[in-house]
Amino acid sequence: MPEPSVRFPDGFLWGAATAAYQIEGAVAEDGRGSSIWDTFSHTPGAVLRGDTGDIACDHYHRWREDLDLLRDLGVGAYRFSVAWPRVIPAGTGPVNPAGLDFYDRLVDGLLERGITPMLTLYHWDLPQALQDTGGWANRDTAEHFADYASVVHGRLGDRVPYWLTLNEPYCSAVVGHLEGRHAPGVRDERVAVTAVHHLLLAHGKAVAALRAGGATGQVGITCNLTSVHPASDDPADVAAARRLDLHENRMYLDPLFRAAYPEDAAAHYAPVTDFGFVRDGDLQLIAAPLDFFGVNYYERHHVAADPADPVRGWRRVPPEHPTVTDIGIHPEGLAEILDRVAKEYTPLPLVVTETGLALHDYAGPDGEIADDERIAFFDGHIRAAHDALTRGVPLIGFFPWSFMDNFEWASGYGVRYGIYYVDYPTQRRTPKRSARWYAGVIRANGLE
Ligand SMILES: OC[C@H]1NNC[C@@H](O)[C@@H]1O
Ligand SMILES: [Ca+2]
Repeated sequence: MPEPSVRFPDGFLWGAATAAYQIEGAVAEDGRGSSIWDTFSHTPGAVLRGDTGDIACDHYHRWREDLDLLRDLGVGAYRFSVAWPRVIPAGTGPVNPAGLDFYDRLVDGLLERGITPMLTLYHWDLPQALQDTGGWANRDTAEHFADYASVVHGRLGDRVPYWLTLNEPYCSAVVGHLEGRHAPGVRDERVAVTAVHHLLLAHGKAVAALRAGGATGQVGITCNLTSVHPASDDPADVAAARRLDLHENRMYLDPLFRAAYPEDAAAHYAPVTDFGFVRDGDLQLIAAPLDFFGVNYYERHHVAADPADPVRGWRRVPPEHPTVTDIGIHPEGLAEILDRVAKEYTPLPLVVTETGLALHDYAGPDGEIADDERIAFFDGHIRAAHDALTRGVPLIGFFPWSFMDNFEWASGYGVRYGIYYVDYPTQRRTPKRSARWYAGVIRANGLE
């Protein structure tokens, strides 16, 4: 019995997503300043095989061809990010007009092709000059981000209808400042929790700046959210799962939508921090009203108490069938998260701004890249998104990660997420089987 077909509402936003540092290259061109990812990727041992974003997909030069591929795909929207160090090379101070010109041409190119721009202001490439003055550990960076947001909005606000302030503050703060696997490669829990607050503050200040700038577009933020399940009903496992849920999800959802850190945050992060970095008015600013909320979904966790640290720790039980990035595939987790956000946090329209599967894609003898696993992944996640929609979740868009293979942070070019294959030596783009399949989904506005 074939799966029932699923239809999405008219006007549902089928998109594709990328980020500046992962695709642009041209890291020293036309006045671009250095970012923390330039520094980090050039740090020996930081990235697999020493890969860097110096060239990446050379999108900075190939953007017209890439926009044509988006048009061929038939997407209604394209989610990209603006590189702060292109626009304000030192993070604060002089604006680099050539940097703004690139995004101006990109936006016009999208509009000419009937594609709606969704712009992420910060997708991890903090100007290195700001890192030199403390980066996200320094509260001033939040102010500089708001100023940068105003500059970008000043140039593009008349043509960009969707604005995301931050991509995944959890990753910037925790992966970058506690785990140290991402730029700036810090391993300090107190700095990491401080960075959480300053990133959220930057979001709040940027929302205020966009509103003050007369933003007519929709303003939002994207968080990577996980579904967290205790590995058993053992109270220690249940408590560990609740702590991981705090750490990965509620530390962002509660400030953004309830203007308060979760009630268990102070105890959990004590004695590392007493949240002394929070000032009067901060949380009201952070909880500034938004127009939509972006959800990135990749992981469902099964969590057990960590015998080494049963009070504060947790152990993620490995998945039975790990993917190349050692996670499980749980489409139902997407529906669970969308339901939770809609039921417990906000009535705002939601967008799946990222979900995707890393593979070691290759072309077969016939030259086709048969990424059937990725097609199955998206089929499942689109069905899960539809399930949430039919339960009343106001889902308005779905953006697979990613439009094309690109620099996957600490994994470099070692894994591929694209629906277009990038042959890096030649920079040739080739549609994978998933690209043709996705074009059909867009045409049908759903699944057969
Ligand atoms: O790991 C896959 C993706 N996750 N979200 C942020 C993106 O920049 C990553 O490439
Ligand atoms: Ca395959």
